[in-house]
Amino acid sequence: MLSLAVMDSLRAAYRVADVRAAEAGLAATVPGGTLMARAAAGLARRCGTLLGESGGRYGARVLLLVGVGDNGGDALLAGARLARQGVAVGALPLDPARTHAAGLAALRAAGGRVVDAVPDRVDLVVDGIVGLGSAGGLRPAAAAAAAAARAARPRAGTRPVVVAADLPSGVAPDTGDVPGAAVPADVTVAFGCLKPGLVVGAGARCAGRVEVVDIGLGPWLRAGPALRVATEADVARWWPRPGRVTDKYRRGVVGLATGSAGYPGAAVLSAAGASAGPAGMLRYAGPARAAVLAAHPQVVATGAVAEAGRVQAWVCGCGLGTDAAAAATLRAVLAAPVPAVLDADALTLLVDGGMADLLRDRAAGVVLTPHDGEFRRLAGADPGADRVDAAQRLAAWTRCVVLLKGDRTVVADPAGETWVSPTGTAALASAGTGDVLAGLLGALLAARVPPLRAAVAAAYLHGRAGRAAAAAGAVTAPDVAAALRRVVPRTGEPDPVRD
Ligand SMILES: NC(=O)C1=CN([C@@H]2O[C@H](COP(=O)(O)OP(=O)(O)OC[C@H]3O[C@@H](n4cnc5c(N)ncnc54)[C@H](O)[C@@H]3O)[C@@H](O)[C@H]2O)[C@@H](O)CC1
Repeated sequence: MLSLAVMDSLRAAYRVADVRAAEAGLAATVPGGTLMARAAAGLARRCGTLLGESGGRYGARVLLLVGVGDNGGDALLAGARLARQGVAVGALPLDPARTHAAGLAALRAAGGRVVDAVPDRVDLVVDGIVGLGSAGGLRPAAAAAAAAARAARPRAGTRPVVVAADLPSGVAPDTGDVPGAAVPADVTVAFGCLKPGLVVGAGARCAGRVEVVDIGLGPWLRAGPALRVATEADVARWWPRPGRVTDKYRRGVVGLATGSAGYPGAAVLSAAGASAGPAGMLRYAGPARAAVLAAHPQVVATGAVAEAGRVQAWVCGCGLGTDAAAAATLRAVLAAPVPAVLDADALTLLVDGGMADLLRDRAAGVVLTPHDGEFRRLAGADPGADRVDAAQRLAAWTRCVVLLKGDRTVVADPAGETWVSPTGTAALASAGTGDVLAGLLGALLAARVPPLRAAVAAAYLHGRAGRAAAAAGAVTAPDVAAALRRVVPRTGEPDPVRD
């Protein structure tokens, strides 16, 4: 069984400085070269299985793109292992005079060759150009070699499979920023632990499928992770389970202060999202009453927040508008002593109506759900290249949980604990899907899930629902809401005999 420290390092991402400190600590306790040997063994193993799936190892042709540091050394040592298994391995050093000497010697001793140009036929490319040492976009010569390698002819398929060692080259390890050219990988074999650049921003798109090779780093990762990656198991663990004796109030009542005469659909969609959650009852307060009741007859509807009765969490902002009535609605929600989700127009109103300061003194939790434009309005600047840092700074300033939307949604709390949802999909980039997310999040808050967990779980399940809906064709927001009901954790009935 894996130790907790190891398991944590496999689903949490650590910054370069912390990884290097851990590597130094571990390296001092093992014979020289051990860490690279472990990394190379894991990399070679994965390349071997990929070749096995596309015609076998024997006679397969592998090209190593080799930079000047230890990342290139990993590629060479992995290449040596593959060469001993009958794979034809060629290494293309980008700067031959500065190539990892021990790696090169190992490759040659195993029968691998050094080449000075990309061969015509390549089945698998190992990207060992640059890893943790990355600074800036890929240098032109490296970018040209990577592009030529991707254009080589494989024995199967249309292009070679690309496997990145530790990180796809050109991705900033700490942020996922891709400031210039980068190598898009099919698989990234990360050594020791994840790095933020593999799971957020454009870097996550470059990394393809990410797999962590355990090189023994776990116990040496002493600093807290930069962020954690949400898993199905986290969401299932956090999802509320009704006890044997419960009622709709105990399960939670969610209030929806959403929609307007102009945008009744937003209210309907927030109700659809909330209906998929664990709350026992939905109340609606606003001018889209008729539309909400027509679609969701179980909702108890009133005209205003003050008339709504008992509510355990509010969702405010989707399609609300930004007029005086909308501002009054937001004020009423902020005055209520229960958790709240502030989305869309509520975020605009916070800034334009000068209400942002109210957040800082509010005792009950608030989750803000900005996309980049809303983030800019709230924070005064774009999230920029470091989305984790951006979400953390806004969370600290507002003292709220911030759910920064993106194809890898980042969630941060005011204390700096940060998560990323790996389930995002372009299918969710369609009108109204955010209303569904806000409703689900409100239902989790009403069911007393703490705000950070509620936001992470909602983002995770929303992505899963988007993917499930996309599998059936073009995706609309109602499709996402319908799919949500199928992907939320099953709570099941307590066993009538044993419980
Ligand atoms: N330190 C350790 O204990 C371990 C390190 N390992 C490997 O070592 C790597 C880190 O090695 P290094 O610190 O030597 O650094 P890298 O090999 O990542 O980078 C080396 C050099 O690449 C050049 N470079 C930087 N940015 C570039 C760009 N955008 N385009 C082209 N070239 C660029 C720079 O000259 C830089 O010094 C890890 O990513 C991992 O692959 C693993 O073997 C595990 C153990």
